[in-house]
Amino acid sequence: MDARDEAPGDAGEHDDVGHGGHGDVHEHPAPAADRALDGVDHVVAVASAKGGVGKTTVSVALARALAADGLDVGLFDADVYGPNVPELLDVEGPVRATDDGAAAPVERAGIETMSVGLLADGGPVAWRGSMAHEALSELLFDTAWGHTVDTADEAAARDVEVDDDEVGRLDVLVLDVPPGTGDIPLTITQSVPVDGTVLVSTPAATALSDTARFRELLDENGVPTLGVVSNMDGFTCPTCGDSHDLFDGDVDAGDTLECPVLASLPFDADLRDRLAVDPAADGDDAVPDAAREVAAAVRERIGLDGDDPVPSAAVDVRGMPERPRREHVRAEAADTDPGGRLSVLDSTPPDPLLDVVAAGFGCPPDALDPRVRRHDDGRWSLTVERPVDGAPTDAERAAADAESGGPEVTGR
Ligand SMILES: Nc1ncnc2c1ncn2[C@@H]1O[C@H](COP(=O)(O)OP(=O)(O)OP(=O)(O)O)[C@@H](O)[C@H]1O
Repeated sequence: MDARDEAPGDAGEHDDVGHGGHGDVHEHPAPAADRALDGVDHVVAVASAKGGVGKTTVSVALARALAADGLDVGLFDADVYGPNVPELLDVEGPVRATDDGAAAPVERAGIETMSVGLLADGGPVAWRGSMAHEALSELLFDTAWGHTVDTADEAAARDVEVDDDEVGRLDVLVLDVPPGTGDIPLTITQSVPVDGTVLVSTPAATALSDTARFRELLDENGVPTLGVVSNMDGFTCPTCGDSHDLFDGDVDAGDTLECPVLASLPFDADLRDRLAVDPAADGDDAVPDAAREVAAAVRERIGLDGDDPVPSAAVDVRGMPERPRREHVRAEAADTDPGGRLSVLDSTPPDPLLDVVAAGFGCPPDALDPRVRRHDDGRWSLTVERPVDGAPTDAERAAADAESGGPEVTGR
């Protein structure tokens, strides 16, 4: 059976032969991401715990939104079992070689792309397990990112000389990772220095709980999660205009996954057609607003929005055990003056600490406007302003207690 004949959603079956479940992942300590990707400044992985939830759609939408922002963008289709990116970007092989013999990415709509689909000529892909991973890694690392080679027609269309190869750098490379929670998606995200992962899930309870397990695996393996895109999140009937939930159960993706919801994308039957690149009109009108929101959040979180130094007074909790770090952050938050700012420095995305900061401020988390940044050296910071009308600081409370002769006893 060709791997593509397997049932959608049974993504775990795409794992290495004989390594189907979560537990096996830990028996294969993946290689550290110690190999830089030439020509690429930042790498963002788009991953899902299940197949068919819209990962490729989100990858293409994100790449198009980033390109529409004027960035140099690449999109690597690592989905060996369903390489759909070429179809959406309307590109096809053959892949040309640069003068150095590396594979030149194919460019369309300002996005440089490489995909097994460009090599496999639409035929079935029957790689399994480690074979697929090795071939994909080789393709990813052997692609001359930032270096496009035009045919005569393409050169004419772009008004450049045919032998005038363009060599540059990518600001960001989006990785469309194969679905599932097994070895391949994990090792793909580990074998390159990924700045962060965008998770894609439907708001269905089962999809979210699978995604939560996948997020844990990413955490355990040091792959940062930037947030989640909640896809097919509601449907508005074009006839009556009523909104409907498509899935049972009203589950909050952010709560379940303990990460920010970067955007919600409703079910939209025309989305694929709108996103697919029309060679006759390569404008960026097709980019949905939700994709622009995801792009803005990604840019901010991976530090693409310019020079952003670590706040000098940041509370450094790197390396602290979980409980003391939470107590420390809570105490610092309680000590922050209303209107004042608290910054926390961590080695992983510090989003889970927002609840702790809110508890210290004495306000609900959604009253806060957190700013999360990944700095160039890989550190993360969370900066939050304490609302002026929040609870009193510990110091104010102590002063008030002293004035009134001690804390009020509340009779319990
Ligand atoms: N928000 C949406 N509204 C309507 N259709 C959507 C939406 N998101 C994705 N789809 C459709 O769902 C199908 C699966 O989407 P997509 O290929 O992006 O999923 P995937 O997770 O990448 O799948 P695979 O596991 O095969 O890689 C496609 O036909 C796509 O057009």
